[in-house]
Parts: sequence; structure tokens; C-alpha cells
Amino acid sequence: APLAACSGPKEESKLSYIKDSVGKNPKMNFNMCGYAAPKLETVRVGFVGIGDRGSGAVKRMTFIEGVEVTALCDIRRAAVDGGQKILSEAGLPKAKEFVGGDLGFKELCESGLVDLVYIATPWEWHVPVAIAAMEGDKHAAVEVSTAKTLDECWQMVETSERTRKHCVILENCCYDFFEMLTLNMARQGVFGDLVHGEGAYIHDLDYWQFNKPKDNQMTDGAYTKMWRMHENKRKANVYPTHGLGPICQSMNINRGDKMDYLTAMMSDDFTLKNRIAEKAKEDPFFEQFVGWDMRGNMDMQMIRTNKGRTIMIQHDISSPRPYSRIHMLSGTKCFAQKWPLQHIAFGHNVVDDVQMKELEEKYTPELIRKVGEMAKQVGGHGGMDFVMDWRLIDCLRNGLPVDMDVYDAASWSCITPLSEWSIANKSNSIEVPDFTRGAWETNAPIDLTLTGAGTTEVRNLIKANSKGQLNVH
Ligand SMILES: NC(=O)c1ccc[n+]([C@@H]2O[C@H](COP(=O)([O-])OP(=O)(O)OC[C@H]3O[C@@H](n4cnc5c(N)ncnc54)[C@H](O)[C@@H]3O)[C@@H](O)[C@H]2O)c1
Repeated sequence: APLAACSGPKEESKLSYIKDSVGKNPKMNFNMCGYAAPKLETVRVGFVGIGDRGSGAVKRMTFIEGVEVTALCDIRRAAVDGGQKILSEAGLPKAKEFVGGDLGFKELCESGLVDLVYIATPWEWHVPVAIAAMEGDKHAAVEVSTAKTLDECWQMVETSERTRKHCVILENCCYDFFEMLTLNMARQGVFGDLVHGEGAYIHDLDYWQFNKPKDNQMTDGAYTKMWRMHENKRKANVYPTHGLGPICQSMNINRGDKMDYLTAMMSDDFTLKNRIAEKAKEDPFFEQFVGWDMRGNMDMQMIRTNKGRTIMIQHDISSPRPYSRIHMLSGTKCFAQKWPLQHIAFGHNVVDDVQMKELEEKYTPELIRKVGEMAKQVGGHGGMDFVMDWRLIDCLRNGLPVDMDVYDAASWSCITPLSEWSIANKSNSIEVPDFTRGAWETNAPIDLTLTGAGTTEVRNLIKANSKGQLNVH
């Protein structure tokens, strides 16, 4: 009787196919962690998906030396036209166009025109395009969250190892300024042993989710074909990587430690169904979503690592509250947290502004010293998007291992199916697959805080004005 009164799922072992596939690890073909692909003097980039996010990426790439945007692909003509406009405004040549149905990307991936396929489609197309890119002998860089299922995670890993092509997860939040500072502090031992980390994606997306898409515009702040509303049906953390990525990097996950198992929980939906009903009264377009069984507002995961650390992740895109990715790191010597109020503390002592400046002077990584100011000028979430793109291109041009490899893409993304299973099974725990198949114990930590200064310049589109400040022209 007490159990019957619970409002959560009543059947155990729902979605058993997820649990069943956790232990099925294909044999490792080649370890892509730390793998340096042959240098590319010029990186020819092809974009697939040029909506809101993809168009920003095209623009950012026009500022980076050694990049040629050679191909643009989207299912919508307006998106490709918009991409061409960005190139012509930057004084760059037109790219070859691939405008067709959903599978138009195949031709791009088979062409000899590009070295890197940059993927910013809705989630369902991420892995199909990434696989086609690697099979076509090209590196893939994939927006977040990269994969939707465990099968997709393993497909990425298997294909990257076999083809020796990078499959990079474009987790821009790893390159934000405070995240980079704390990563370097973690590398230099300032935190002592890291014990616990917290991350989140808490972002009220009401404006974007209920914005009706207009197919004839490159981007209008709406999700093409309302794709994100469709993803809202899934009772899982569908967007785990913004919070998780920076914590994993600080904890050397896949490079010295590994996520061992997780448990997840989700609230009911208290807002989405009501908002849909409200919108449907204003506009019949929204009637198609009335009565849908939506994901709950808040979901969270608790993850334990093999080295005994803990991580907590939260995800809420439908509650009226301020933005937060938390980004909290708690160690035996130091504590840092970015949201709601950014601070660093040693024991009970929260550092003051002067001490904070000293920490920044000492621990700001070379990468940020080199491109941080320019990144702020170019923009993209305050600059972090540009730091990420610049670093990716610099690694490819100099034959350096990438910071966020296929094992990161798989292990950060797999939180979606794992949380889905745990939520459906009263928060029972589930193992996190070892995508590195044991190599995590010996893989070296990424060295981006050391060698991140790189050699790639930012195009002369950015010039210093008379006051020495940088201007974007
Ligand atoms: N890292 C970040 O901060 C961040 C921010 C926003 C979005 N994103 C991610 O970027 C991706 C795109 O999101 P968005 O907001 O730009 O959505 P969007 O709807 O604005 O853009 C998606 C684009 O992909 C195109 N598309 C759809 N199917 C395609 C296919 N089969 N082949 C080629 N093109 C196709 C659409 O026509 C559209 O132009 C998502 O993965 C999202 O999670 C990341």
C-alpha cells in the first residue's frame, strides 16, 4: 500500500534495453585519447546545420587564420544563403552548397572538399552526420549533446578508432574564463584532491521554445520544426554536457579517473503542459502539442567516480528562474563556485577582489592569455565559443591531440540514456560504460593548460584602436 501511493513510475526495469547494453563493450581498436592526427596547414571546414548555432560558428571561423569554409549544408535554402552572406561580408570566397533533404550531408561527407565537418543540426542528426564524416575520412566536431543513445555512443567510438579521425564534442562551456581558471588551478594542485563537483544547465528557454520557426530565415531564435519541443517528451537529462564537461576535465575523467555509476531523479512537469495550453489558445499552431506527456521540470543525477569522488548534475529548462551552470569544485584545500555568485574560498575564507586578481594573474592559462581578449571581441557566449573554435583549429593545424575526444563525447552524452533508465526505475543506479575500455587508468591528462598558447593567429579583421583596445571590423 505505501508503494502504491508513490507518484513515481510503478514498474521496475522499464527501458531494460538500456541497462542490458551497458556491459556490452566492443574491443578497442586504437586508443584515440592523446592521438595526434597529421598536421593540416589549412583546415577546410564544411558546416552541416546553419541555424542559430551553426551560423554563429560560420562567423567565428571567418576570424581564424588557416581556415577555409569550403562547404555549407542545410535542409533549408535560407540557412545556406545566410552562411554565404556571412562569408561574403568577411571578404571570403563562396562555399560549395549542399541543400537537399535530410541526407544531403552525405554528399558533403563523401566530397574531397573538407577536412573537418562541423555539425550543428538538431540532436537526432548529430551522430549520423559524424559517422558519415569519419567514414568519409574527415574529422567531426559535434554540437552538444552529441549522442542520444548508448548505441550511438559506441558507434562514434568504434568509428573514430577505426578511421583514426577525431570526433570532438563542441562543449564550449569548458572554455569559459572561470572554468579555464579553475581547470588550471586543479592541474596545479591548488584544490588538493578534488572530492566533489556540481554542474547544471538551468536555463529558462521559454522564449526560444515557444518561438514559431520561420523556415525562410537563417535563424530567428526558434528551433527549426520545433525540434526541441519534440525532445521534451524524453524523461531524461537530455542536455547534460554544459555542466558536466568542465567538471570532468578538472577531475581527469577518462584520464586517471572514470565515472563509475549514476542515479537520477526527475520532478513532474508543473509548467510545460500549462504553457502549451496557454499558447494554443493564442495560436492554433501550438494545438499539436496539447496533451503531450512532457518531461518534468527538474532532473538531477548523482555520479560516483572510480576514485571515490562525487558529481551532481542538474537540468531544468522550463522553470522561471535565473540561469546557472553552478560550476562548483570542492577539494581538500580549495573551493570554487561560479553561480549564483562567483567565488573562490580557502577554508572559511572567501578570497577578496585583490586576492582574486592575484589568483587570476597566477593561474589564467596560456590559452586564455593568448586569445581571451580577442574572443571577447568576436563574441559567442561572452567569448568561450571563439576560444573553443580557435583551440580546435590550432590543434588540427599543429597536429596536437584534441582536448575533448570521442571518449569524452560518449561518456558526457551517455548521461542521457542512463538517466532515462534510472528515472524510469525509481532512481536505481546504473553503471556508466567504460568507453576507454580500461585505458582511463593510464591515459595522460589533457595538456591544454600548458601548451594552449598555440601558433594560429586571428585574422587581421581584428585591429587595435588608438587606445590599444581590440576592435572587430
Ligand atoms: N553549445 C551551445 O552553447 C549551444 C547553443 C545552442 C545550440 N546548441 C546546439 O546546436 C545544435 C543546433 O541548435 P540550434 O539552436 O542552432 O537549432 P536550429 O533549429 O536553429 O538549427 C538547426 C539547423 O539544422 C538544420 N537541419 C536540420 N536537419 C538537418 C539535416 N538533416 N541536415 C542538415 N541540416 C539540418 C535546420 O534546418 C537548422 O538550420 C543543437 O545540437 C543544439 O543543442 C549548442
